[in-house]
Amino acid sequence: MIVSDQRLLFQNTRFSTSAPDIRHMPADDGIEIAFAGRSNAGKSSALNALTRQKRLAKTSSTPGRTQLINVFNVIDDVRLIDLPGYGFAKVPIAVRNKWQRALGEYLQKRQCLKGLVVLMDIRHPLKDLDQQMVGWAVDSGLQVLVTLTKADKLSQSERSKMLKKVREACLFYGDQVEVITFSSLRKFGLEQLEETVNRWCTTHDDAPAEPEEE
Ligand SMILES: Nc1nc2c(ncn2[C@@H]2O[C@H](COP(=O)(O)OP(=O)(O)OP(=O)(O)O)[C@@H](O)[C@H]2O)c(=O)[nH]1
Ligand SMILES: [Mg+2]
Repeated sequence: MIVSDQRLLFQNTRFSTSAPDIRHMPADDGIEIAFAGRSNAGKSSALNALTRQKRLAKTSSTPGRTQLINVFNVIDDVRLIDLPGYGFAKVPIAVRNKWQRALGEYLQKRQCLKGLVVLMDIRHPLKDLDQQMVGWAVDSGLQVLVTLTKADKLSQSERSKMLKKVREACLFYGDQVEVITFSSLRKFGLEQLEETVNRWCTTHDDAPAEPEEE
């Protein structure tokens, strides 16, 4: 096990580096948990809510704000990754292609990536690219937390309805995928996000060794 089973202190998280691609990232060891989702879904805001820091990750009302792979250290061996958003049409095509390549490469090649928080605006969840992202992550053996953001924009009953609908759609993926509602603004779902990321970071390599073949 890399981390002891004590709770991680996410408020101690510090910025490490911004990388255009995986070659510029820290060594591929320890554990990484990445935040992925469409542009403007609320990835950087969720990371700030989790770490209880207002401006750790840069947020913006202009989609496409996060253009690099931003790396944050929780402790030495555990990193949170704020990824560039996907699916934003207004960025010049050459720039978009470059980000998407860097994103795809990160997701496919990064051995230390253990879990993916896939953030979706609760008003527009499960777009094609979101479904591709979740499906791909499940196929790659990652744990996924579908996080329905900006839940403060809906009434309690609309939130419950949407949560039920997305949970039903995700049953298909089995128990690798959990779904929560979330609001960075009102801190809905923060405990669940924290509990899940903490669990992903602390239970790896913990299984008893397989008995050796006779
Ligand atoms: N009402 C509300 N607005 C939110 C919430 N989370 C984020 N926002 C707003 O949504 C916008 C985008 O938030 P970001 O956190 O920058 O989104 P992002 O997914 O990191 O965006 P990119 O980096 O461009 O991909 C900002 O104007 C935020 O203030 C939320 O929980 N509730
Ligand atoms: Mg961002």
